Amino acid sequence: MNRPALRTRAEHGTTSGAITWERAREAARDSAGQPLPAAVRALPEALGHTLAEPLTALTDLPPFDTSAMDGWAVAGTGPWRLRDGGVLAGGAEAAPLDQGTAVPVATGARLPSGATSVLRREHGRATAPDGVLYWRTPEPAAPGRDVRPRGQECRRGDLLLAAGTTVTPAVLGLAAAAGYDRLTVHRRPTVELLLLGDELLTSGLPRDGRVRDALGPLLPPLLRSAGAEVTGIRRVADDSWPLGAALRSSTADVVVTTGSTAAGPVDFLHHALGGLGARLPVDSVAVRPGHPMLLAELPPAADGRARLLVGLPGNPLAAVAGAVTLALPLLRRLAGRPDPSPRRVVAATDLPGCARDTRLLPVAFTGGGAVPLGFDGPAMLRGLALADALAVVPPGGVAGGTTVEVLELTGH
Ligand SMILES: Nc1nc2c(c(=O)[nH]1)N[C@H]1C(S)=C(S)[C@@H](COP(=O)(O)OP(=O)(O)OC[C@H]3O[C@@H](n4cnc5c(N)ncnc54)[C@H](O)[C@@H]3O)O[C@H]1N2
Ligand code: MOO
Repeated sequence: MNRPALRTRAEHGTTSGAITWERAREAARDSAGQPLPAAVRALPEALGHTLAEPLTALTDLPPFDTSAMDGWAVAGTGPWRLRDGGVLAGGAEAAPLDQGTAVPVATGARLPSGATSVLRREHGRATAPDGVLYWRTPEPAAPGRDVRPRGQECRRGDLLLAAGTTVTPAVLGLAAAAGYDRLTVHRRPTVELLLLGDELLTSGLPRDGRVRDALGPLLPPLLRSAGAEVTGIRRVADDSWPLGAALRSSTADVVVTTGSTAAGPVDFLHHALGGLGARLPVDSVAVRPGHPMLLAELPPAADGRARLLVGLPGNPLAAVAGAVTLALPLLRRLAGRPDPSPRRVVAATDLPGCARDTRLLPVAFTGGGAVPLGFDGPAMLRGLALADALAVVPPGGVAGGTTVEVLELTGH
């Protein structure tokens, strides 16, 4: 095995100094540049993408005056003479309703013109021989009652959703209701995950000095929550050659590596990036945990596409810190999504900080505000698994009763 001696970052020729946490996030967005180009996708394939164009209604919704209940469409105040037949949802347009008459209708049926309201089935009583409909409730049939008027939800041309909206199941349903068969969405950034560390096991109990890989299960859903399509997970041996070969051969828009960011005897990432001639806009960040995270611009793909690399530290909580600092802002920008609006909450107690670095601290939201959860060492996930968010604790800490920015993590 080609093991380099323990080296410092300066010896790899990549020293640029730790930059602030805020600047690191901006650098990640800047490296992403513009969102990836737009493409047209059939509705089912658009899920998880981001709208590249505003979604405007192609029709009024509802598209016609509609009965909101099963019962009778009535014209006037009643009692009403019952007309033969009935109006079902999806049926042909019924003949106009004369004043003083009624016709049975189903929920969702298009109302005949002349109908002034709908009388629910449980509020009316139809007498068989004379065909007269009476109301059983004290209230008269107020005009418009239990009618969904045409255009109640939107008019054709109304803006329903802005560009940049994530296509969720509800967005697919709304788009279909509003007349869409296809959506124009940004291409999703593809991500290949390279897991480094010969000590990592993929099943069973830790044994023989080896530990379970926590990041293979954790990272893909977290990265997808920012719009990424995770196209592959590769386990790469702790050696310079396999890592360099994996970086050269990956066709993903963004390569995310875990481990090998620091200065240990098998920390080959800087070495491999140096061999590729990669530029490092971020090479360590003044944040704990996650300090040695990095961002690199890889040589372009064969088709000319830009390729980026986010190097996450191997310690699991440090890797999550690296993901929220560099990977998620970068992926959101490529996917065409705005960053979530900054959220601040009151700290229920003092939140201890570092002297000079930002600290990302797992917290739970309680009635009194954010409380730290403990078990927040760089190698631990126990606090994070209970957390509602990571608090962004500025250098020096946050006093109880004052506010702190929080980053909420989602994943699917
Ligand atoms: N002499 C120094 N040592 C270290 C420094 C330093 O500045 N000088 N930085 C420390 C900090 S801070 C961090 S964070 C870690 C970063 O380490 P690496 O990114 O090089 O990661 P590894 O050495 O490969 O692994 C560290 C640790 O994490 C475990 N690991 C790795 N991958 C996984 C995974 N997928 N699932 C679970 N656990 C994982 C690995 O077994 C190690 O225990 O370096 C400090 N050291
Ligand atoms: O800052 Mo490291 O990232 O201590 O875990």
